[in-house]
Amino acid sequence: MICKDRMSMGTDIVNINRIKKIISEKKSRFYDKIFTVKEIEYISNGGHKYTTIAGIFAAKEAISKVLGTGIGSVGWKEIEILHCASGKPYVNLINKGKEKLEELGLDSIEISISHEEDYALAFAIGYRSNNINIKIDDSIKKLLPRRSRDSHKGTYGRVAVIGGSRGMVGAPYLTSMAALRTGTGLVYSIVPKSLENIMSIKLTEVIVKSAEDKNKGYFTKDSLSDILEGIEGMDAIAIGPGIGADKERTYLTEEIINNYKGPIVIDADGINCLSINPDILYKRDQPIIITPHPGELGRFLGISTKEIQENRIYYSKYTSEKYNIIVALKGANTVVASPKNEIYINATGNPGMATAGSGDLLTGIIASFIGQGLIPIDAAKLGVFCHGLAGDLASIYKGEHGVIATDILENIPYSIKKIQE
Ligand SMILES: NC(=O)C1=CN([C@@H]2O[C@H](COP(=O)(O)OP(=O)(O)OC[C@H]3O[C@@H](n4cnc5c(N)ncnc54)[C@H](OP(=O)(O)O)[C@@H]3O)[C@@H](O)[C@H]2O)[C@@H](O)CC1
Ligand SMILES: Nc1ncnc2c1ncn2[C@@H]1O[C@H](COP(=O)(O)OP(=O)(O)O)[C@@H](O)[C@H]1O
Ligand SMILES: [Mg+2]
Repeated sequence: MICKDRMSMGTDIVNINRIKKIISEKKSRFYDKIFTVKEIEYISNGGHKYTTIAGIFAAKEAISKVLGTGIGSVGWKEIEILHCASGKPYVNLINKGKEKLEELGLDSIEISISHEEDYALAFAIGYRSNNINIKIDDSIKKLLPRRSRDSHKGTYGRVAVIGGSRGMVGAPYLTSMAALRTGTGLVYSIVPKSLENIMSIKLTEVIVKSAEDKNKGYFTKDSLSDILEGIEGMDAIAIGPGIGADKERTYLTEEIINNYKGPIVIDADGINCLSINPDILYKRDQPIIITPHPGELGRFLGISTKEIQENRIYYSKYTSEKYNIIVALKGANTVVASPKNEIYINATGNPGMATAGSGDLLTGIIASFIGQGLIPIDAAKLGVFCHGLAGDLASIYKGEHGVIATDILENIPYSIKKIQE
């Protein structure tokens, strides 16, 4: 079985007198067997020092341990120790050495060599970097908000996430954290009052606000005034993750849509609530982005999930045009549609993202980009790309079976860095 670990180590210690003895008895056979032409050249330029020879010898042994083979199935000359101009040693693997490294899923090996009196010692670490082979189009790269030197947290937007109910605090937690990890300066999580304490414990950097819930554990119509107060002055809000859906939450969702004068990202139960009376969208002139999975879009349009899945582009466009909103229809190859007839089909992401909470992250990412000043269609395009790439990076380490939403969350910064490169 191949152990696809993140890193692998090896070390070796060599008695310099042993090397001295071998060289005095059979130098050329020893050189021929162990060292490559370039290594011999280096040893020779250095005056055939025993310490150098023993160090290179130890490094090869240490690397063979990183590869998990020992010297044998990977030969001495398939592990080459070269030196930078500064004298720092580095590894060049050849043929079977290279194959073994790839088989282990490692990208590179670092070595360090030392010696003192009778002994030379080498230490090697093979590691897997966060690298992913993806060509990122300039049209995506250029969307990424810049951060200026002379800036502060207020520069990068205020985003409020309205979500949660008893048993579903994870959803707004993930959405809020995703907004923060995407670069928003100030994120507020507005939850039903009876969940305030648990959210405050879970969230360190996010500001927690609560709305009266009469101890029910979910938003009720009594929550409205606190929520409206809480979203005042926000650059963008997200509503829906984990709120549950009933008459009262439908009333709340509608009132928020009617009253809040900025861009709103609506997800999950927010979409379910909206589906009761979607015509309220016609009264609104501020941007709305909905991020349904196929089940949610099916509910919204009153058709089956299967019908949606068979006509993903059609229904994304249809919904976008009919209600004058931006639609990000999730699933493999998320479709983003705008009322201006723009269509974007996302290429990042993988089946490892089919795990609870991964969609909640996307809501936070898109809201964050809007809060940082992107126009909503750009925020949606960049958001789905960045979210999928975070999922791809997470699956490098965790594999598609083991990825959970927290892994994707932790990879949002690396995804953004990758887009920036
Ligand atoms: N930790 C927490 O607090 C979490 C809380 N969460 C919160 O839970 C609430 C309920 O949301 P939910 O999405 O789990 O349930 P729901 O709307 O009934 O959808 C399931 C239906 O949709 C379908 N379907 C979905 N994707 C599909 C696809 N790609 N392709 C095709 N079909 C697809 C699927 O169809 P199936 O294949 O099962 O027939 C099924 O019928 C919500 O508020 C959310 O925020 C979650 O975010 C998780 C973490
Ligand atoms: N097979 C897949 N390939 C790519 N992305 C996927 C796949 N399955 C799910 N995803 C992504 O994972 C997320 C799931 O969202 P959602 O169903 O709302 O989950 P949750 O409500 O549990 O957060 C979406 O962004 C979707 O595009
Ligand atoms: Mg969801």
